[in-house]
Amino acid sequence: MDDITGLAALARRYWGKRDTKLILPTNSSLSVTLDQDHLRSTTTSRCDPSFEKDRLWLNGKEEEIKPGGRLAVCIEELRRLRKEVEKKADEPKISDLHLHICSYNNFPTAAGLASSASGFAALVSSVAALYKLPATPSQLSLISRQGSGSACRSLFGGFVAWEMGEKSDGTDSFAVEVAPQDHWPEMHALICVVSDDKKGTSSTSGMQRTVETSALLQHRIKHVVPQRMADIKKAILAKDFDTFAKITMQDSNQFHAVALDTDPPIFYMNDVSRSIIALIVELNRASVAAGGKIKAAYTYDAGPNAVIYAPEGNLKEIINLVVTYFPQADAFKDPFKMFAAGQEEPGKLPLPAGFNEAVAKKFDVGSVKGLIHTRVGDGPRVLGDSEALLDASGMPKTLA
Ligand SMILES: Nc1ncnc2c1ncn2[C@@H]1O[C@H](COP(=O)(O)OP(=O)(O)OP(=O)(O)O)[C@@H](O)[C@H]1O
Ligand SMILES: C[C@@](O)(CCOP(=O)(O)OP(=O)(O)O)CC(=O)O
Repeated sequence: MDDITGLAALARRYWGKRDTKLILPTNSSLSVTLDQDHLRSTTTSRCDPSFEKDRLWLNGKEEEIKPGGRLAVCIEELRRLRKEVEKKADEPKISDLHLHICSYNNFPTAAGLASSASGFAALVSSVAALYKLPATPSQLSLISRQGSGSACRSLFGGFVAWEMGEKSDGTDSFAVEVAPQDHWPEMHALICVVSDDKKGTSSTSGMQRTVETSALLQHRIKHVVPQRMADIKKAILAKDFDTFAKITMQDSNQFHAVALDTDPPIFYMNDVSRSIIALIVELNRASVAAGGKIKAAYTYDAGPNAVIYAPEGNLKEIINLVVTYFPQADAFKDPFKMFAAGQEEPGKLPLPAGFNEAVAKKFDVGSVKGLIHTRVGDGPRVLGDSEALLDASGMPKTLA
């Protein structure tokens, strides 16, 4: 038995497949894996002769494993690799046994916060560890890719590229590390949870509609992404936040433009999302006008929730700014102790010099439901037995 914590990653734009079965993308993409101390999928997998079929429990509820579906494909691939291990070494024949898998996400599922990325990466890592597969994260990413495209990048910590590949069998479409977590640990992120509802248009169906109907997507694939991929990798290696931020914001804008260019159009951002953009744009403008640098970058996945990237030193100012415009019902959990306890309160400190307060209106409490301060994180972790989610009989502990 093995227990693994997976992770959440937020990404630089994979949107479109050239093969929907194998999950092969129309363009390469890049993501930053976020810290599991704050956002994670925890998965336990186990196999036993007493199990009658493969079963999965997600957030306490049993999910159907559809034959030939994405999850079944991932399990099948992992079994195939285990069989190879069993053929070569004197290892117990556990590949014939059924699996029980139990997973929890500590953040909203299917709400545009990359739960499928974190979840499938954790699942593949967990079963691979149970099966003692001698596979590299890149090799495992070939499998998690078939669970959910974005999941291939989440097998690594740090800064990760998914190279789209060219082959029709998908064997060259996998993730590679661009830089590990400790290359740029000062890269922090503030997640603004605008909505934790299940989103209206899933990424899977939304991106296919875009592929079928958007002319702008074709321009993006051919003429925009290749240069941006090269530039953002260079920026990460040079720890050049200015360039990283510009590309991140441009790419988020273009992703939402291709969503809008889809027929019928897809809107993932709302008024709150757009006001957060206005705040970050103004923060950067005021800083550059005063001879400073870009302070923060916003990015939005397939939903209204913002992720604001910034060097750690800028986070206090950014949190204060966001809370000023989006007052919070609950006190800000301050995991990095940015604010002096009992003396400073987010939303009550002065705004940066030169900041034009009229760029956005001040919203009511609850417009941004919550704020999560996190940072670049590591890859999958193996946890101890005490954190196992399945009991001795292989049933979820909370349901037993
Ligand atoms: N921990 C998990 N273990 C296994 N599968 C998971 C897990 N978490 C999520 N999933 C799968 O991913 C699905 C949600 O994926 P979906 O793409 O709709 O949303 P999302 O990943 O949160 O959003 P996005 O990818 O657009 O940011 C779930 O319905 C489930 O099938
Ligand atoms: C907006 C995105 O988060 C899209 C994620 O799409 P999914 O990986 O969820 O889609 P499927 O491959 O169909 O499962 C951008 C990204 O992760 O790069």
